[in-house]
Amino acid sequence: MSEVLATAAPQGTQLMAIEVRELTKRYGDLTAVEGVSLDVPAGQVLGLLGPNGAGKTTTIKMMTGLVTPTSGTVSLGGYDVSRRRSQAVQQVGAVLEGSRNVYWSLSAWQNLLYFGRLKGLRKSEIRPRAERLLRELGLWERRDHQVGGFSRGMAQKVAVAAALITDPPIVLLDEPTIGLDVEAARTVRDWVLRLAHQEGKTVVLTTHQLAMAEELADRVAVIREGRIITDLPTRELLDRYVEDRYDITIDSTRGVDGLRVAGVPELTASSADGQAAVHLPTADQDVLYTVLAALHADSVPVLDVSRVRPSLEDVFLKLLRSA
Ligand SMILES: Nc1ncnc2c1ncn2[C@@H]1O[C@H](COP(=O)(O)OP(=O)(O)OP(=O)(O)O)[C@@H](O)[C@H]1O
Repeated sequence: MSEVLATAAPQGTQLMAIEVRELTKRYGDLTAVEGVSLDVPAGQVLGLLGPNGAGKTTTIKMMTGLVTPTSGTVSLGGYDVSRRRSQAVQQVGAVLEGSRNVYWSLSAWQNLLYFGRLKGLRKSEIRPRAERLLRELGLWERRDHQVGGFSRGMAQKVAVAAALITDPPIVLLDEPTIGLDVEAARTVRDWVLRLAHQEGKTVVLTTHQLAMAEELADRVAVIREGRIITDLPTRELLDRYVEDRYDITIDSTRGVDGLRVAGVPELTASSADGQAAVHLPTADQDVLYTVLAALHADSVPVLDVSRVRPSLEDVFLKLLRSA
């Protein structure tokens, strides 16, 4: 049985932009999502992470009303998705993975006009926003070309722009940078940060790019076999897995092979680019000072001393292995 480390539960009466309650989806015998509950306050970026087939896309699709839950509820901006669907859907812009988010027979410009009109915007409201989005994504010159002739990455950029055309308070992004080149992926990442931190939007993001999740997400929920196994603020999650040891970076021109310090067991070292890291197997301060003193006595320049911090990817893999 997997342990739910903790739940980033709502505090007091804080208004939740997204409220997901005991959401379950079954396809015949297969349970894709089971008992998922998530409260996401306005302005938070939630990273929904999990291995292939864990239930991320199904959860996002239930949030947008595209998939009907077997049981459970979703509320967006206070509107229940099944009972007040049109108001709920107005609250959200979504980029969905693996499906056609845009019309291939329309141009990029026509797509943005279409999706803007669909959500009730006037053309005069859509035009300046569409121009800004297409310029930022480097698609302005191709705005009148059919999306069907675009590369996968370009079509994905149009999908991202279409999701944002109405300036929705909630943005759901299912693998938004898939197929994007480095620059476009950076643009999308910068947008997510701006949307949440400057414009107060609420973002749910799924991705297999854990470095991106670590950079963007205020909070991480890990889903495995349809269930949430961890739900914590990103910093807290990483802090829980801080390893109790140090790395000492030294100038390696002196060579680090066969490094021995009396009374310190299992010292290992690795070197690259003229630098070497000496790995202490412990966070014991006495051991740290002993090694530093030995290096000093040997006139080895010490460049850095750091407590070892795992990446979100390290933590994610540990969580999945222990779940
Ligand atoms: N329409 C469907 N009919 C039957 N099974 C489905 C359907 N949609 C999803 N599933 C199943 O539900 C489970 C969860 O799928 P989902 O697409 O939500 O996973 P995911 O976490 O998004 O995976 P990935 O990272 O590979 O995109 C999988 O076993 C999948 O095969």
